[in-house]
Amino acid sequence: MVPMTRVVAQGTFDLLHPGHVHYLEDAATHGDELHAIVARRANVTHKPAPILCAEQRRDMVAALGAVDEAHLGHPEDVFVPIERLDPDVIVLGFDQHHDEANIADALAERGIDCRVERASARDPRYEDELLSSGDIVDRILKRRDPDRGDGRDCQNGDRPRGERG
Ligand SMILES: Cc1cc2nc3c(=O)[nH]c(=O)nc-3n(C[C@H](O)[C@H](O)[C@H](O)COP(=O)(O)O)c2cc1C
Ligand SMILES: Nc1ncnc2c1ncn2[C@@H]1O[C@H](COP(=O)(O)OP(=O)(O)OP(=O)(O)O)[C@@H](O)[C@H]1O
Repeated sequence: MVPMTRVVAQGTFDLLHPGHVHYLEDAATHGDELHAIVARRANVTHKPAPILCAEQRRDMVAALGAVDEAHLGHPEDVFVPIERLDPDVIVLGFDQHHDEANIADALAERGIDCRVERASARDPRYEDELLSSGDIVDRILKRRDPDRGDGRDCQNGDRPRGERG
């Protein structure tokens, strides 16, 4: 009986987009079972806090076909879920701000035998595609609050609120 290879992927996953789907589908190819860890708002300090609560972000990630199980991250110690899940592979996102060697060292210190790999990037396929949660928020602000910008996104003919085609 060949043992199952357990994979872990992680992220904020605020407003989901095709880049997240690509990342998780890529991560799933690294083994047999994909577990996704969803970051707690308090641990997202390298960019603006997510809009959605962790439970909602976890539920959306759990609904993706590539994901076998999604987990709320630990509030204080990011290695608590790792020690519980005991993965064979941790797959970092293509631009995730973690250093593979640092994570590998931290795993070794904890006696966790787990490879650290990195997923590929998904490039935009459509002229108007947004592959960033932050960019999606920015577009919402611009469209909903025209004073923040021209309120018009002529790339795909969208009209500012209030105008009907
Ligand atoms: C191996 C690993 C485990 C993590 N575990 C947690 C955790 O338990 N709780 C948490 O809030 N964040 C955890 N994180 C951090 C976030 O998932 C994520 O890396 C951080 O928010 C940056 O991701 P992003 O900018 O790609 O969204 C972990 C990160 C890694 C690499
Ligand atoms: N276009 C993409 N291609 C591949 N992976 C992606 C893409 N966009 C995001 N990811 C990956 O998804 C994971 C979670 O990303 P995160 O939740 O930070 O979303 P994000 O859209 O990158 O956020 P933001 O752009 O607002 O910082 C990260 O590991 C990231 O590398």
